[in-house]
Amino acid sequence: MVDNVVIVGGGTAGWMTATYLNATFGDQVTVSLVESPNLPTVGVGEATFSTVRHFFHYIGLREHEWMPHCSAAYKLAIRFQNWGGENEHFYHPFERPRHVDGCTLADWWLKVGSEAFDRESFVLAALCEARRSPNRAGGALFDRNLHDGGDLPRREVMNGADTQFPYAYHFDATLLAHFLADLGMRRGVHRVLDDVERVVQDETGAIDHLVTKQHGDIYGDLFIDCTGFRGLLINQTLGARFESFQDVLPNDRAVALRVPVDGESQGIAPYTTATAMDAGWAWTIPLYDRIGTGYVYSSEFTTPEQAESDLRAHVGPAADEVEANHIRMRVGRNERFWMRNCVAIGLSGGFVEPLESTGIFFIQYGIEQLVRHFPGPDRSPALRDNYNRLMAGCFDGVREFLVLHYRAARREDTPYWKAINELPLPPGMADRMELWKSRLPDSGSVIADYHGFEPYSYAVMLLGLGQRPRYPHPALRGLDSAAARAEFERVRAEAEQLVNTLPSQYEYLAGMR
Ligand SMILES: Cc1cc2nc3c(=O)[nH]c(=O)nc-3n(C[C@H](O)[C@H](O)[C@H](O)COP(=O)(O)OP(=O)(O)OC[C@H]3O[C@@H](n4cnc5c(N)ncnc54)[C@H](O)[C@@H]3O)c2cc1C
Ligand SMILES: N[C@H](Cc1c[nH]c2cc(Cl)ccc12)C(=O)O
Repeated sequence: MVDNVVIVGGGTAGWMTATYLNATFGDQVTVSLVESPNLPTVGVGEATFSTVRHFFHYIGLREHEWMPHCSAAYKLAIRFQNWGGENEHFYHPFERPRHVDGCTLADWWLKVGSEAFDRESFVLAALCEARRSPNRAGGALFDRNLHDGGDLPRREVMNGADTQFPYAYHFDATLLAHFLADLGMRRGVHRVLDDVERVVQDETGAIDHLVTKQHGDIYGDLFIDCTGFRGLLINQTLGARFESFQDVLPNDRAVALRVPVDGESQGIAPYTTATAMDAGWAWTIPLYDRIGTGYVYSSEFTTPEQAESDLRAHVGPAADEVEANHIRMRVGRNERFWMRNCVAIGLSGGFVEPLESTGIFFIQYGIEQLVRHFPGPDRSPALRDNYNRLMAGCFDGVREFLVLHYRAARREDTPYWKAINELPLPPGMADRMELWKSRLPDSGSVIADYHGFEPYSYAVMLLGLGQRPRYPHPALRGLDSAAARAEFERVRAEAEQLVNTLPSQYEYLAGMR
């Protein structure tokens, strides 16, 4: 049996893993975490999926208990700025399209749509534009048909959930890791502040123990590599092969800034913004008392100095006194995430650029699947092999979805954007893109492996970037459009009513403190 889990790494991955395993096994399994006082965490990672709420519920945390400690705010969508053309934008919201006569409003929009697809089909687009909170004063969610955050079963996991919750979070990743560390240690996680200097393998090649600088040897039954891009255990020690995605996703660098803002006077936008730039794109993530912003770019098409200068110009004078954090990104995934008695979770397992805020989603999925595949007395390799299959499929599915953002954008105004359109496509994607020229993506035409995104997200990106199928779905020919027009009108009326009755995001968050 596994009675003693040792985690190396004290970033978001390490402490999410420690608190989740502690919540799962209590005192049945000893959870220790070794983190270096000298090696920094990556220091970014501030926007999430909506499904991260299952993580917080699982470890028994409600919003008001953690959000004020992490400068957290709400995220209703990602706003894609200048991807389809200068000064154009659209939202990728946490909102499934409605259905009329068995067809989605995305299909109906192709036949009777008169405005931008996102504004006409989703109430969240209007809430974003008006910087509204998704919760009313007192915490009631704007859509009473969805979980209010209090009644999710503690053991709910993300890919078992059938609900599309309407918001996610923005938070300071460093503050969250510190908050989870305090929580974990109070609940019995054993934290060792030290550097792992050597990893000792036994005669079978499995990890026998860790040699630390000041705390001697640390033994365990299962080792979790949360050492970030270094991959100290999984890559450096066990030699896992790393499969780069850079042939299809060329961005390999980032430069980040933390810019103080006054939420009261400027308002807090409830969305992440991804702005297309000459050699990549820039993120803007509004927190309660600052914004996190950064430029993700390809080092083949610009330099760190130019990227920093372009980012500062993009942000404006508020960035003048702020120090830049330059980051090298290892883009891709391990061929195997779990080898022998070691599982890699977080950047050590794999990473893609944060265009759809997938880093913490990968961590959570990796942890949940580790619990589902947790070794038993037989230490069956079948559990490890199935874990690796699921994790590989998840990363490969996200890879395709991100490639679609670039290929559908069809920008050609800089050498970078011209080159993007000449890159190869991931296996099978060309056929799927051909299909989407005739029919919007559905569950039968997107990658089947669970990767966090539903077909509607693909439709949002294609239609937002102007890539409409050649014709509306033929099945609509025999249907009266009146009901669909009425539903579009209901969306408009509900959005207007919500904008007029919901508090601003700043107002709601300030009231939480
Ligand atoms: C530019 C950028 C933007 C991102 N934006 C987002 C986003 O918006 N949303 C999102 O979900 N994700 C995002 N991510 C991903 C996110 O940052 C990571 O998933 C998250 O921070 C987890 O990092 P980690 O814990 O795996 O690694 P790290 O944060 O790098 O932590 C590694 C830990 O290992 C420790 N360590 C290393 N070696 C040793 C050793 N020998 N001994 C002891 N300890 C050791 C370090 O001290 C550190 O504590 C982004 C990533 C990048 C690069
Ligand atoms: N699992 C879904 C993934 C998802 C749905 N809509 C969005 C929008 C953005 Cl900006 C990121 C992820 C998703 C969820 O987490 O809601």
